[in-house]
Amino acid sequence: MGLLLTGGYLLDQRTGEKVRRDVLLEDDRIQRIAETIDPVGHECIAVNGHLIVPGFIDVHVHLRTPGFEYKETIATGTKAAARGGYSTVVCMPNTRPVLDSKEMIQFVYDSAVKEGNCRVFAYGAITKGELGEELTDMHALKEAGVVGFTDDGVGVQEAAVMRRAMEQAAELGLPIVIHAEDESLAGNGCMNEGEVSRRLGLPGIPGTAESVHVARDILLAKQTGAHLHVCHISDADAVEMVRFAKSQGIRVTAEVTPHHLLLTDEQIDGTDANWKVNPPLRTERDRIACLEALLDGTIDMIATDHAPHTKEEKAKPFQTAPFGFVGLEFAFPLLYTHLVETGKMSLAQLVEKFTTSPAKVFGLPGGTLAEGNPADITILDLSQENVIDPNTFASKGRNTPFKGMKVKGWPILTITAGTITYRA
Ligand SMILES: NC(=O)N[C@@H](CC(=O)O)C(=O)O
Ligand SMILES: [Zn+2]
Ligand SMILES: [Zn+2]
Repeated sequence: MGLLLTGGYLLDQRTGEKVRRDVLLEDDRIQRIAETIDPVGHECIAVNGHLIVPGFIDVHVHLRTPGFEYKETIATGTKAAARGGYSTVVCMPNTRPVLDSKEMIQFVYDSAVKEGNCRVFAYGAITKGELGEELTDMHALKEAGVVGFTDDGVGVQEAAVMRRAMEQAAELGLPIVIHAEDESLAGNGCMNEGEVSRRLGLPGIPGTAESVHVARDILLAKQTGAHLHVCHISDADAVEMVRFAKSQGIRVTAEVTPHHLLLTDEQIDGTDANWKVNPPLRTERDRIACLEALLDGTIDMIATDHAPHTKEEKAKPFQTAPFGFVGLEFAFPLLYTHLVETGKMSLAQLVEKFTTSPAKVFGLPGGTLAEGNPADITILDLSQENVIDPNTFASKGRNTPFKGMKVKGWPILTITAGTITYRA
């Protein structure tokens, strides 16, 4: 007996057209895709004309375990992921202790088996304790199953440390994933440096704090042959450098967040830390550069950088509150509404940035619907319109500037490895 999804539509990979298909899942695989499949002997789910897409993949999520379970746990973070249509997340190592050893990675993977509600992969840290000095045992981390290396939360300040990390990563065949931030330029800034920060009298983080590191690491990737992946890109010059690097055949990929695609520093009034994130919301010019780069393929994928913090932490003054937004539970409808419904990009293109592209870049399971592939599936109701309401979140975090926004195109069913993980 399999699980049969009847009466739904798939997106044709080539034309982007919606085509009527039944999809049969058996165990953890897609068994068959056809115009009609005989339901006899199967458990049926009537999809009622909704859209069947591959389960979403988010390569940038903070699950906060271990050490910050008051912000998020693997149980709550992966439940939030399933509600957002995600089958797979990759979690960040800026926990306490940092995920910088085989044992810590094993701890996260064991916890995910016990309490997880989607597939969980982890990055290992580049440096011990994310202190930027001593490299981790990257070979051991690979054996433990990491999908790449990052010190996300902080930039690796020393170029020579990054060079040695890239040499190792190139040898191991895994990507170096950068939080591009030069601390000597970022200083104690709390928002983008520019007209708005000056008007509000708040210390700024210049775009160069990001672009200088992106430039440096592109050159080091060229030198070492490592695969460089740029996290949460937000600056127009950084984007331009990724475009240049790709044109030179340097192995660089990049992700962008929903907030850097939709928001700017002009919307910040300096009173609400739910608008504080790193990298900071930048100018309209930067936002447009990110959007254009997403459309032309310079930016490969969308990642939420889901970064939960408590209400108390985010109630602090703008200068002292922690950086970060949650994003897992509404990323797709948010972007569907603002990018697809407005005609800026096609539905097929948006889905690709949530599925096929991250799977391909990081070698993750899922990402495409084909017979024999993993049964990781999301069903979308493109006409369903809801308000983004933090009170309904499964995440412990409620920190989002998108609160109260009405958006369309919500996930109504998520299946991971053949198991239903969310049903509206
Ligand atoms: N993005 C953020 O503003 N915060 C992240 C760290 C990070 O992604 O750099 C966090 O861990 O809270
Ligand atoms: Zn970061
Ligand atoms: Zn992050």
